[in-house]
Amino acid sequence: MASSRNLNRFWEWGRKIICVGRNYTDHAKELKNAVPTEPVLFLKPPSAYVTEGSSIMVPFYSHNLHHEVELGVVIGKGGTAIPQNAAMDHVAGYALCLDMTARDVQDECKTKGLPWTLAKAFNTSCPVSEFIPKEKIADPGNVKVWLKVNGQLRQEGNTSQMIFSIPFLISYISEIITLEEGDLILTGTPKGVSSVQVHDELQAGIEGIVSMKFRVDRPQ
Ligand SMILES: O=C([O-])CC(=O)C(=O)O
Ligand SMILES: [Mg+2]
Repeated sequence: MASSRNLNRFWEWGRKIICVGRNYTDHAKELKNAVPTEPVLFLKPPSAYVTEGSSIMVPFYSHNLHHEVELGVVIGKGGTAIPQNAAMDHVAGYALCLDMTARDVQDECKTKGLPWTLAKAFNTSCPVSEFIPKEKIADPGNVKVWLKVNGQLRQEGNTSQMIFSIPFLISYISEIITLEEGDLILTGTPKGVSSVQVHDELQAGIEGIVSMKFRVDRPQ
């Protein structure tokens, strides 16, 4: 059934942002985390979205904000307990995303056994590119993502390195959390995460598909 709203601006729908952590072995290892045997999940609220032209804000309580470049999957058709072999029918398209992370706060949360909300879910913690229609990425399990800070390459990875594939993630997540049209799944970051400073310029891309730029700022 045709939708009355346009997924080209999916971030305006106010739907869920479901993030997968530790989905690349090389990133799990760089932060000295165990390689997971099941997906690690956390959420960001829709207020985390920021699009090009607006800045990423360093939260006032953090002194170590990290970038994590990730492929995002935009859900076009909702569902619960979606079988893996039907999962791709539920995808409308993609977006390049940054999972901005207050690493100092996350480290403290890990030590204290507390949830990651303050580290992951603050305003502007989810910069996104324009919507990329599904047809533009023939194989989302084999695209190169990269991120530069002030022109210097920091992250480069291929989605073929993901531990859990996109169909597996859609199936796994939808058994626990019903997926709805307009939801976004962040599929995890490859290695190379590092600190950003106020006034830095972040540039990120999916090779041959999209690129985007954001500046880092601090609220007055
Ligand atoms: O904070 C982390 O390292 C977990 C995560 O989001 C990722 O692996 O993309
Ligand atoms: Mg992440």
